[in-house]
Order: sequence, then structure tokens, then C-alpha cells
Amino acid sequence: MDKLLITGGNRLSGEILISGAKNAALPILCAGLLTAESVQLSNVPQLQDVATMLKLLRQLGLRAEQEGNRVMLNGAAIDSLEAPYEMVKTMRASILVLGPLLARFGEAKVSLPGGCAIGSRPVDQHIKGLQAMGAEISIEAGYILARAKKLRGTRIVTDMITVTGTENLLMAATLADGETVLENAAREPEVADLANLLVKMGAKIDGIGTDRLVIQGVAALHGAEHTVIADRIETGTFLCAVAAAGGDVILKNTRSDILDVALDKLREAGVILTAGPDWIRVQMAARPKAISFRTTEYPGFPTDMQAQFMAVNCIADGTSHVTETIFENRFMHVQEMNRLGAAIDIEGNIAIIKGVDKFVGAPVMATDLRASASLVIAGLAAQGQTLIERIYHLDRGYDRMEVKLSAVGAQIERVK
Ligand SMILES: CC(=O)N[C@H]1[C@@H](OP(=O)(O)OP(=O)(O)OC[C@H]2O[C@@H](n3ccc(=O)[nH]c3=O)[C@H](O)[C@@H]2O)O[C@H](CO)[C@@H](O)[C@@H]1O
Ligand SMILES: C=C(OP(=O)(O)O)C(=O)O
Repeated sequence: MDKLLITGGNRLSGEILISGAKNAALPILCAGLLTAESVQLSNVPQLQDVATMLKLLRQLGLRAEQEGNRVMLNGAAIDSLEAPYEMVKTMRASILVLGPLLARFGEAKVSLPGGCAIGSRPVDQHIKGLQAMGAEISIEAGYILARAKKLRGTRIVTDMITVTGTENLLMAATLADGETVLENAAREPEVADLANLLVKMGAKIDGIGTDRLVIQGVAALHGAEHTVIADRIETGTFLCAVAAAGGDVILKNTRSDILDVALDKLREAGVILTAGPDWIRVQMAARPKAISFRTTEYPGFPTDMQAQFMAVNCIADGTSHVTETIFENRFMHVQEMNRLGAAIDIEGNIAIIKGVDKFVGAPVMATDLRASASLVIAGLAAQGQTLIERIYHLDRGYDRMEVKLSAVGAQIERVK
């Protein structure tokens, strides 16, 4: 199993090209199921979750050709409506085939994703929404079995804000009879990116980017071309790497306007940030200052950046409080960071971090995707060597992270 070996202490300097967003690419790939015509995508990140999604989609009969960051999809010959457990268990986002399959073919069988390291993550809101649109849904032997001759538009208020729930219901609603109103919709930029593609495919959607999406169903969608938006979480991860290790790096092919709260927090920590329409420059020469925050839905502080910011706080001047409000078990990096010399206490969903002078390298274990990224950041800032095991978690969501970091001066290598 691959590991990452990092020798810390190097300042980072140069340029990094940011990839397309994993969390936009995954639903967007599933949107290829909604039409018999071709969907051409560019800026698709090359990472494990995308490979898994393409494998699942091909198994359903979707033609998918990948050339670098371009993917061509064609859904003219879908011949299976089943997402098996073996695939869904490695990637929860597989649940995103449910809405499109049901809407276009009137039937779907999708394995329940089950819990995962960061929380129990039920999909009851996806099911509740589809039932409200007239689907008959049963759970049998760990599978969601859904049927609906034709979905009907209706008003759906989800109990909480859910990103993939909004995306599933949005895709389903594009082909439903009549008007669907999604209240309490997620406003994440990745939801808006999916909606923008759907509009290019002929969907009628109002309120994109707001918490109220109004969709007028159409009889069929057609082909389209689309460029996936920049990955704001990858961007934020590299910003934190510079905040912790020091340096001067320009992140290209990204946007600052979808990262407002995270950028404000970094400025509060003493990081110097400048930005243009498609780049962000990050400079850090001093020890960071401790910053407190709580995770919330967009446009608040993203839970997917909590661990990376915690790595910065660990070696900051002062004490900080980090409150996780989205997932019940998203502090698994804490024990590993403490092994690297950090001083973090957990009280319920609050981590109390007393800044220490430095991390000291040690072997550590990655437990989930962003926890892995936070350990890379800690390793870059640490004195000595850090060996990170189980980086298959990292590979799920980052496009050649160690290659990008090496190019800006980090000592980081993949070892067997
Ligand atoms: C592929 C993708 O885009 N993943 C992102 C998506 O995950 P995902 O879409 O799975 O996360 P949700 O927004 O659905 O989850 C938010 C909260 O709602 C709960 N919930 C959700 C649905 C449901 O039917 N019932 C329920 O109780 C979840 O357990 C969680 O506590 O948004 C998360 C929150 O920003 C991010 O961390 C993930 O990176
Ligand atoms: C939690 C994440 O992803 P997923 O929803 O795919 O598990 C993430 O991207 O940090």
C-alpha cells in the first residue's frame, strides 16, 4: 500500500495549477445519465473517485471516454439500472446515480452507502424527496429499490441542508412532470455548477446558487459542453500548506470568490493573500496566529477544510476553538496530530487547540480524505520525517498532490 514520506521544514515557492472540483465532477458525470446525447466535459480532475464513478457509469452502459482532463459521455445505450454495493461502498457519491436513473428510466436499484469514517451519513432526505415526487421506494437487502413511471413535480423541504441530496433531487426534477420546488437547498458552488450544466442540457432551473431551486420539468435533455469549476477545497488545502510551512505560492486556475470565509480566516491568521480573476497568491513569513471557527454549510466555513485549518492552528501562536457542526465524527486527525506533537483536546464537537512551537515528524495514519490532507500539511511544517500510511484516502480526492507539492519545493515522495 502506498505511503507518503515527507521531510518537513522546506518553505514552498512557485506555482500550482488547481484541478477541477471533485465534488462538482462527481454529480456532473452522473448528469450524463439524463440524456441519450453526448456530454463533453473539461477540467475533470484525475483522481480515484472520478475513476470509480466512471467505472460505475460504464457498468450501467454509459459510454465514457477519458483523455486527460476531458471526458466524453454518451448515455444512448444504458442497459443496467443497478449500482452494486462493491462500488458504492468505496464511494458514497455513487448515490448520485439514483435520481437520474429513476427520472429517465422509471426504475433504479442502488446500494445503500452505509456509514463512513466521518459520520453515519444517512440518505433519508434523498429518499424522502423522491417519494414526494411519486416514487415507490423500498429498502431490500441493503439496496434502495425505486420505481416511478413518471416523477411528478412537487414542493420539497429537506429536514436539513444536504449537498448530494439537493443534487439528486435537482437531477430527478429536470425530467419530472411539472414544477418542483426545492426549499432548503444546498448553495455550494458545486451544486450551482451542476445546475449550470443541466441548464445547458435544456433543463429549466431558477434560483441557481440560492436555497430555493425551482425546476420546470422537460420531456428530454440534450447534449452539452461544460468546464468543471475549480476545486475550492484543493485550493484551500494548498493555502493552508503555505500558511503552515511558510513561503510564497501562486495558485492558478482557481477562484477566490468561492472561498471568502476561508480566506478571511487565513488573513486573520496573518497570511498575506492577493487574488485576480483566476489566481490567488499566498505569502507567509511569520508564525500563524490561532483562529477559531465553526463549520457550517456554504457560504459558511466548509467542513471539508476543517482538518487542514486545524493543522495550521496546531503550530499557531495562541489557543483556538474549532467547532464541527456537519459531521459527528470528523476529528479523527486529532490523535494523529497529537502524535506529531500537537496539543489538542476534544470536548464534544469542539476541539481546543493550544498552539505549540512545532510539529515533530512521526509515522501517522490517514483515516479519511481531508484528515490525510491535514497530515500532509503537518508533515510539511514538521521537523524531521513524517510517514503517512493509508493514503488511498488522499488519492480519492486529490489530483497528484505530491507532484504538485514537490514542484513548489516540498520534500515529499510516494513510497511502497
Ligand atoms: C461528493 C460530495 O459532494 N461530498 C460532499 C457533500 O457530502 P454529502 O452530500 O454526503 O453531505 P450532506 O450535505 O448530505 O450532509 C450534511 C449533513 O446532513 C446529514 N444528512 C444528509 C443527507 C440525508 O439524507 N440525511 C442526513 O441526515 C449528513 O449526515 C450530514 O450530517 O457535502 C458535505 C458537506 O458539505 C461534504 O463534506 C462532502 O465533501
Ligand atoms: C467528505 C468528502 O467527500 P465524500 O462526500 O465523497 O466522502 C470530502 O470531499 O471531504
